[in-house]
Amino acid sequence: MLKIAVPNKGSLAETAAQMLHEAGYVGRRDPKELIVADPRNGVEFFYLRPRDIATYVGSGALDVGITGRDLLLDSGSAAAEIAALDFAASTFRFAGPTGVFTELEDLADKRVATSYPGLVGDFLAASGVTADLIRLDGAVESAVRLGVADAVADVVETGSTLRKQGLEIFGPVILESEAVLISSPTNATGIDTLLRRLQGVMVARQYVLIDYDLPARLLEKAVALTPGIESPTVSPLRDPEWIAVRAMVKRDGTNHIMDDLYELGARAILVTPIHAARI
Ligand SMILES: Nc1ncnc2c1ncn2[C@@H]1O[C@H](COP(=O)(O)OP(=O)(O)OP(=O)(O)O)[C@@H](O)[C@H]1O
Ligand SMILES: O=P(O)(O)OC[C@H]1O[C@H](OP(=O)(O)OP(=O)(O)O)[C@H](O)[C@@H]1O
Ligand SMILES: [Mg+2]
Repeated sequence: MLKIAVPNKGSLAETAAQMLHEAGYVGRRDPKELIVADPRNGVEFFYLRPRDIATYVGSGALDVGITGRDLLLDSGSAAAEIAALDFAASTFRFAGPTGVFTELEDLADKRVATSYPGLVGDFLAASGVTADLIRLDGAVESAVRLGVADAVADVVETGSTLRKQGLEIFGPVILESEAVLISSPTNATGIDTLLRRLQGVMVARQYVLIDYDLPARLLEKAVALTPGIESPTVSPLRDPEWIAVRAMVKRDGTNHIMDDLYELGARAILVTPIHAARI
């Protein structure tokens, strides 16, 4: 049985559970369940705090897990990132009161509040800047206003939490983070199937199928607009002057492609979602 660690709470939990559900795995029915067996798929799920997942997977107690890249690096665990999962994208940044800090070196001997002392400590050490790290559990943006720190280092998505606290980002990007699949150092058997299934879910979310009819002489120009992943399917129509084309296209920008195809001379342009995929 492949032992899989899944976030039980926080920003990653809902999307992680949804992806596993779409990938055909059994989920928990009750949010208090901590372990769920899925013998049909040969896996067992352990619902854990996202911050602890890298520790369990790095120690080999569990085989794989879903967590954030920032949490993985902060933990210093021996687990390895094997795939990005296309959700919970954020950047990890320094921020201070508006107008006070401009560059990393301004942090020398200052107090920096963070929930990620491992990640921030490593970054400062690699940059040769010495600062005093204040470890907080969350809501670190309040630390400056409340006087326990001069600056913060935290997850930034839209930046609205920082702005509301009168802070602005400065200095280099510490990390580009997102949800990732991590593996224990002893690459367990069965990871490949899990990874392929999750990649299938990502593809089904990112792509749609486009079908259209086209005068055959326009095929090369149309294929340049919809190259597909391998190569588009081209089928004959009853009218020998016309063909039908089917290809996968990125969901974003589908309407632009439809406009361009119509302009070119394609007709009966249809877009359908992909329910599941193995690429
Ligand atoms: N606003 C956000 N946008 C994108 N990712 C985020 C955001 N907030 C947190 N994350 C990501 O979620 C992970 C943190 O998990 P955690 O469980 O601490 O989430 P949380 O929402 O901060 O929960 P908690 O309430 O326990 O602090 C990290 O990988 C972090 O990058
Ligand atoms: O740039 P934004 O879109 O504002 O998002 C970033 C905020 O979201 C997370 O907070 P969370 O809600 O997890 O609270 P926490 O700080 O207590 O973990 C993160 O820690 C930042 O504070
Ligand atoms: Mg948080």
